[in-house]
Amino acid sequence: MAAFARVSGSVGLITLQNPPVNALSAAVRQGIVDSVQRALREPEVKCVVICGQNGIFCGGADIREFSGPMSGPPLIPMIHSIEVAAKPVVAAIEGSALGGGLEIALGCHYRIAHSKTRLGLPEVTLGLLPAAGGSQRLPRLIGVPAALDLITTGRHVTAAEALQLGMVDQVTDRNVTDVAVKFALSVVGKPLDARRISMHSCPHSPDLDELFERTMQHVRQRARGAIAPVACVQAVRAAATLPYAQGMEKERELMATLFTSGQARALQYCFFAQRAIGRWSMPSGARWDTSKPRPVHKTAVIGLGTMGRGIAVTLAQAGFPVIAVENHEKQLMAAKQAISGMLERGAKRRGVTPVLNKITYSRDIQSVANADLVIEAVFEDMALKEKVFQQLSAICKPGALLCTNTSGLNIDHLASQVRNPELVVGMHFFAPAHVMKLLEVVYGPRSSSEALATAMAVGKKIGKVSVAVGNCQGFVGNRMLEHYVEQALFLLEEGATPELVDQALEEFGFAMGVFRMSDLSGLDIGWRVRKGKGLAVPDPTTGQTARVQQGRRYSPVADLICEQGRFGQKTGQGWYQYNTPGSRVGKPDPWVHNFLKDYRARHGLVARRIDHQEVLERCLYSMINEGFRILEDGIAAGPEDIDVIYVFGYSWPRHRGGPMFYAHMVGLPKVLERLEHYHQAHPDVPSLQPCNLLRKLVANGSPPIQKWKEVMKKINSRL
Ligand SMILES: CCCCCCCC/C=C\C=C\CC(=O)SCCNC(=O)CCNC(=O)[C@H](O)C(C)(C)COP(=O)(O)OP(=O)(O)OC[C@H]1O[C@@H](n2cnc3c(N)ncnc32)[C@H](O)[C@@H]1OP(=O)(O)O
Repeated sequence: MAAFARVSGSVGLITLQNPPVNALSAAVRQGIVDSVQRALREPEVKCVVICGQNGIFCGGADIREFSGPMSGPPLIPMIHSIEVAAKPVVAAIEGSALGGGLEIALGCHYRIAHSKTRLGLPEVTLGLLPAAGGSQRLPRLIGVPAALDLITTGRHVTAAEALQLGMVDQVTDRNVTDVAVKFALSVVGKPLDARRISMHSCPHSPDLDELFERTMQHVRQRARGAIAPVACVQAVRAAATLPYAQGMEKERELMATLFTSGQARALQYCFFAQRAIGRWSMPSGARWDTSKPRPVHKTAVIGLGTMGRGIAVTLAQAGFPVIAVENHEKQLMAAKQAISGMLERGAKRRGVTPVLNKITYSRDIQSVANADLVIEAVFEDMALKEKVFQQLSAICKPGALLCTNTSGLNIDHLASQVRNPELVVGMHFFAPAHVMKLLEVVYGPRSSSEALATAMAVGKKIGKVSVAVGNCQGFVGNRMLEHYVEQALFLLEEGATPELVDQALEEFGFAMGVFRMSDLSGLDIGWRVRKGKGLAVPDPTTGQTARVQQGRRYSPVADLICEQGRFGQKTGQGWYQYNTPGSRVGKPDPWVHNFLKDYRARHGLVARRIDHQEVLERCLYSMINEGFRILEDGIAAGPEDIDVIYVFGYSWPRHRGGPMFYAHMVGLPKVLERLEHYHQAHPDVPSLQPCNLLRKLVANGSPPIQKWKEVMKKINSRL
């Protein structure tokens, strides 16, 4: 709702009240409409101030309302009524003014912001555009280039930047409502027309056409198929070229298309999924709200290879003192230099002082004795990690949390090496660790809820999107990825080329297809893992790696490529060819095409035509099927956890919501039917066999994704 009060004799104060962010629910909108009418009606009221309760102006429209039938007064006429009011209306902005919240402020005649406020039109991140006049008012207020930037990216600006751009009239460090009340009284009786943004004409510049062309090109390149950024450019173009009323009509048309699109649903699902993962639970019943994290003051990182360096930087940037340990002198020196460079560059980008003194370097593992949390980041080798954990167990103070940065090794086995296995968790960072947002926090059967709570709290403090997952080979992300990569290799055997597979995946929205991505990260990494698993070993009789391993179809194509020393970008050759080692631009490689031709001939395989649809179905559905198995096994608590992992760690296109949301959008019966079809065609590929949970969800009427957990609980309790 919105409360009305008369203050300082003649100021009508309207306070938005809808915790936690004063979102514009139907009740809040009704409250505003009623309060504005009252303020205009009461002769004692000479001016109006709009503010929000609890230190936040407004987080925008109530996103939860978008999935149901809309009720209550619409925003556009409500904002219009503020703008045409005959009494001055001042927005007193603190905390955040986002989306519809900022659109209300733009309808006011004056805007005063607290210095700590952030303002923005983030609708594009929800698959929408600022459709309560925001796309038409903002360019009129701050000019087309700045409005295009803000509306197409959705970025939030500080109060200082807002003042510089002309979005707000004043910034204060004092109580913003008090300042706004005083200000409102000072403008009573002054003419208001010039303050009504919809009456301004859009600032004109001769190179507008070129600006729109350039922005549209840039936006399309970055959007990976997302439609909202394109619509945002079209809406701003309407503001720049049409009278306000016609611009509003265009804004409405564009919004109507976006509002009902699958992309908007996917992006709004992601918004809530990202918040839902913070409410973790363990199979033991322990939960985020009943488990207390331990205090963490001092941290340590063991092993300063690429991952260790990135982790140390992340911890230091978040304010943690870090003891960085590396026992090889040369490696330690190199790491020190690299870390300092990373901290300096990061600080320059953020306009702050580099925190070089947060990190203490040492060659002696004994120096971590006082740390509250230690992250082991040595080479991905179980024997080596075991040794480090045994040492840590002897050295660390009682109660210290021992974490391993591993992409898939058994957490429980490492826990068995220490005195307090309940204090061991996995922290799976993604490379580069100081850049990538995702952190899989892995609990084993013996990890305590306190240990998990502590790792999750540290993850949050260092700015990572942290997802709690159970212990299994590959955890969630890599376990699913294995099936995606496997299908891509099978498709090569059956007639596809790396570029055909990549093109299908990139058109779907991945930043890079599977082969381009493995060229970037290095083919040798996967090769080493496969060798470790006893795959990729030649048959002693034929000398060749067999196409059946451990009782199932196996493709040795990637191993054979590695045998040629083709490790991707770093060697200048992989699935693609590069002009020089280290170059990033790959071209289709005739050598690879001939190699595949020979390979097929050697194994009696007849190449067939493979289309993009098959690439997507085989690669994505097999991975989704594994996602259902992960849910069945209780490794992830819900589909949101899997989707957040894929969006933040594996460049899954956000506007498609994540693999499990995608399955929900495609329809579970269709996913099941296609998996059955492909499994029939490839009975030696177990990952194509539909898993029980998928079958059961379909048998239960394919409920929407928000209901899967309920159905899963029901199914489990019946077992
Ligand atoms: C056919 C044509 C039909 C056309 C109809 C058109 C009608 C629509 C017209 C206009 C539309 C306007 C568009 C909008 O305004 S869209 C919303 C834009 N706003 C945002 O994107 C802001 C989203 N929120 C945030 O960025 C943050 O929450 C922030 C406000 C910065 C606060 O951050 P923080 O303090 O970190 O808190 P949390 O993010 O954890 O949020 C706390 C809980 O509040 C929930 N929340 C936040 N914002 C909203 C919202 N706008 N609506 C509903 N709920 C919201 C959030 O989910 C948290 O709750 P929970 O943990 O339970 O998920």
